[in-house]
Amino acid sequence: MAVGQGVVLDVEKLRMRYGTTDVLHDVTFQARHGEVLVLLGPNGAGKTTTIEILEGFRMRSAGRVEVLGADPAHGDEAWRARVGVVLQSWRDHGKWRVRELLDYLGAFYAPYSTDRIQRPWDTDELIEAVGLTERANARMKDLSGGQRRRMDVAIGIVGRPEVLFLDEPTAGFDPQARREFHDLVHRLADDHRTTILLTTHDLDEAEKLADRILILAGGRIIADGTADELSRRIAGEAEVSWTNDGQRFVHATAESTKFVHGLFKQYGEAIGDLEVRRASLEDTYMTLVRRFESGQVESEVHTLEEVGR
Ligand SMILES: Nc1ncnc2c1ncn2[C@@H]1O[C@H](COP(=O)(O)OP(=O)(O)OP(=O)(O)O)[C@@H](O)[C@H]1O
Repeated sequence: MAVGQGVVLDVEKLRMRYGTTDVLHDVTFQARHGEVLVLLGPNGAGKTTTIEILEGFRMRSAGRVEVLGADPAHGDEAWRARVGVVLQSWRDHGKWRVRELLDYLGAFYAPYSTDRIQRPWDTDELIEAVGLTERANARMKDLSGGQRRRMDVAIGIVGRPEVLFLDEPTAGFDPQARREFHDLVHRLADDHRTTILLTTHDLDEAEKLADRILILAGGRIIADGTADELSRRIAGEAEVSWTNDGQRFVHATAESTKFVHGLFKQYGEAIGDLEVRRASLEDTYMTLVRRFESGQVESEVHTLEEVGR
């Protein structure tokens, strides 16, 4: 990707040190307009640290970081108005009612409206978008945990941000809330061209949402690519299973189409219950993290974009 072509997040050799411990080592990645990046990694890998540096909440030790063309460490009010943040921990506004709080917070964004982006988001439309219409007049302290989390998302997007950071946004969501949130993320990215960086421990969610997945382990990016690219690179083999005259067979092959063709040629209609299973994102993730933890991955750290060229 050539720098400057719609690049919204540009991170190069980012390092972070707490005391004498390095927790981020040369983290490098970019994201374009409308791209959804999912940051995965074990507990303590450095995801929150990375996201907080990009949000401008934490000062990095070294490296270059640009968000919407500015260094987050020196972002002014106008820059902040274009950035949305959904934090991992919830800030208390117990006595406020849902609609009231969003009206209040939204008003801060009005001066930053442009011809292209009307700020803030219409409060009732926003409340509907996050599925809180029936709770619009409820006080924050009376919301359930999942409803508060929906409210966190609403607060994060009330200013119609061009870039949105979400740290574990769906923790505590029920399956319906999760699905609605996924629809919202797709809408923000597709209709509003919002660039989104989110962290999650839910690999299904990562697969559903991500245009690109970054895997962080021990403060290093150990993989960067689409879910498909990751799975093809890590596990070239697919598992083919079938029955023949009631007996079950399983075979691992790098050329599943050819193998299945041969199977039918040889056995025809005796073949039943055919399944071809590629490595899931979970298989891929576990393989990569284990390889990293056993020290095998150091020399492999490069982006899949580079591999594909
Ligand atoms: N303020 C701090 N001072 C010292 N060390 C810190 C501080 N904040 C985080 N760390 C350490 O930095 C490392 C990365 O933490 P971080 O919270 O970024 O990880 P994470 O990937 O977000 O983890 P999780 O999945 O558990 O949320 C951890 O080893 C953590 O203990």
